[in-house]
Amino acid sequence: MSHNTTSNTDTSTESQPESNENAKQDTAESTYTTVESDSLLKSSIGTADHGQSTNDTVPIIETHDLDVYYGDEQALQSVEMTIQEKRVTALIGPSGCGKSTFLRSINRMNDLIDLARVEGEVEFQGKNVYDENVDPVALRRKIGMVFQKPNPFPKSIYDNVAYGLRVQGLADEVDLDAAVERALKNAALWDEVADQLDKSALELSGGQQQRLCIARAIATDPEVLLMDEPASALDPVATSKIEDLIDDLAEEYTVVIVTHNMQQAARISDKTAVFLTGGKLVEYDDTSKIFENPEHDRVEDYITGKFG
Ligand SMILES: Nc1ncnc2c1ncn2[C@@H]1O[C@H](COP(=O)(O)OP(=O)(O)OP(=O)(O)O)[C@@H](O)[C@H]1O
Repeated sequence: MSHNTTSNTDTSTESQPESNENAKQDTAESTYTTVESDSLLKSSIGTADHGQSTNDTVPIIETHDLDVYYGDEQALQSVEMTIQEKRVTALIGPSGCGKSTFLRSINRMNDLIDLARVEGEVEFQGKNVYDENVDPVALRRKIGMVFQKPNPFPKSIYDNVAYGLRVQGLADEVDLDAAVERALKNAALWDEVADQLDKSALELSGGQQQRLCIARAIATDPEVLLMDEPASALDPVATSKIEDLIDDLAEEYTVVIVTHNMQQAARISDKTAVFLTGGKLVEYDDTSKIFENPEHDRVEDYITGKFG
């Protein structure tokens, strides 16, 4: 994919190993029924070239009438959105329009915010993630998350990547070594750290730490990667590496990225969703359409920098 852009969430909950929750993994895996191909709607939507033809896109996430409230304040209003598998979907819009809230509602990170209340549905592979029998911790293994500020654990590079695998029960050293190497290669970090896997992750540069967090997220083989402004704390060179990496990751994963940087959205995404004030999804289309010929005047005004 090659088009031609970049806030923050509370990362504190993410920086802690989730040992008690991770113990539920086995049970949780079974909460996901095997996805029957029939249950996935075929769609002709699509423009991009992330390894599929334009007519061969498959929905992986669908939201229906999604409302999110923080106390009395409504942050998302009736969002209907279908996210295609193995595509990069960018979420853009002015500060406070609900982009991060939307992202967090996909893998139930909003559950960790006391004030947050979610109504409506988020279907992942045809199953509502808010159903009672869905284990949110297992869900977050299938739908991993990367934050604005890199948040490696204060452990070695190797142990950061191996963490989730060990929690899942992988103990064999040869298998672990192979899985760590594969994740670091897929995160475009292996060449830089292969001979220093025992070094503390905190000694890496910011850009390397972010790629390590991506390696940690993909080590457990998720389906979807949610990224909340993953490059906004990085310098241009590190940003460019992350953008190239996102492009590669979309061959294998579905990527949903929040960015304030419209050039970045235009460069890396296949689809773009524009949220505007009040938590409304105003326009959602192929990225080229959004940036070249949007339907709504307000979207055009936002894209051209008239507000936001
Ligand atoms: N933890 C929270 N508690 C209370 N209100 C919140 C919380 N998180 C977000 N909000 C409110 O919900 C609305 C949407 O916020 P959100 O962070 O999702 O927007 P955003 O588009 O991602 O903004 P930004 O681009 O500035 O990060 C805002 O009015 C915000 O103040």
